[in-house]
Amino acid sequence: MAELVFFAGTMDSGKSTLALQMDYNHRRRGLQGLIFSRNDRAGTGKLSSRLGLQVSAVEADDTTDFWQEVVNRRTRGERVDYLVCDEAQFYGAEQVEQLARLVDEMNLNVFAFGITTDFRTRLFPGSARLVELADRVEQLQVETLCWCGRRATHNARTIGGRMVTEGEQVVVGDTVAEERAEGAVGYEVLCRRHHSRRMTSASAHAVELSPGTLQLG
Ligand SMILES: Nc1ncnc2c1ncn2[C@@H]1O[C@H](COP(=O)(O)OP(=O)(O)O)[C@@H](O)[C@H]1O
Ligand SMILES: Cc1cn([C@H]2C[C@H](O)[C@@H](COP(=O)(O)O)O2)c(=O)[nH]c1=O
Repeated sequence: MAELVFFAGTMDSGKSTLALQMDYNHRRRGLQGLIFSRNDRAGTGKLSSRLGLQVSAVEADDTTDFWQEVVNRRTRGERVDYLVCDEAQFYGAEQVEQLARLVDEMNLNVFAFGITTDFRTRLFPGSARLVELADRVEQLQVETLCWCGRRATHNARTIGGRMVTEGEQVVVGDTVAEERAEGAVGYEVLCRRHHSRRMTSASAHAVELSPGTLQLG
């Protein structure tokens, strides 16, 4: 029985790595899938993992109709046995409905990967619809950690290491500070407590360094 599965996790929790592994394992068994992504950090038409693997993907945008994509390919004689859909938080609600229809009417497995909430802790439209429609929502098993050692559950947007709470919902960026230009938007995963206190590793470090400051932990 085909399924729509939503693999959800914070940024940097291994979603793209798992997406590549799922594709690999299915291909090894002679199946042929289609890989979609949207706004991958590595560029248009890419699915990339921080572990260094990268493959070509079909770039989804607002005009993509997943149902039609599969119909067109099958009409041309292409085999499509499953879909891998990365950065699914950026998909529209209707597009997620198309994915569910592919599962139910064409018996395709659809594996979707994404972060559930944005830098303001609000659900992304694609993730909200996936939570509503998926047969299963799987939390990534690799736990990401807040600087305090607790499990990271939230994604903070940072500029110069400081958490920001204003801005567009979608700004492509990375959690790896070393590769970021000064002043560029970055991200850091935090536990809820430190997200609500707007306390990133940089601001915690600054508090630690200033003598006489009350520790907030
Ligand atoms: N140098 C490294 N050595 C070992 N594991 C790494 C390294 N760099 C990244 N990773 C692993 O890759 C994960 C991020 O994978 P990725 O698929 O890019 O995440 P996501 O798509 O969820 O943002 C990290 O949580 C970590 O487990
Ligand atoms: C929290 C948050 C993230 N994004 C962007 C930043 C990255 O480009 C992707 C997430 O990619 P990953 O593979 O899960 O690391 O989403 C955003 O646009 N808005 C946000 O609020």
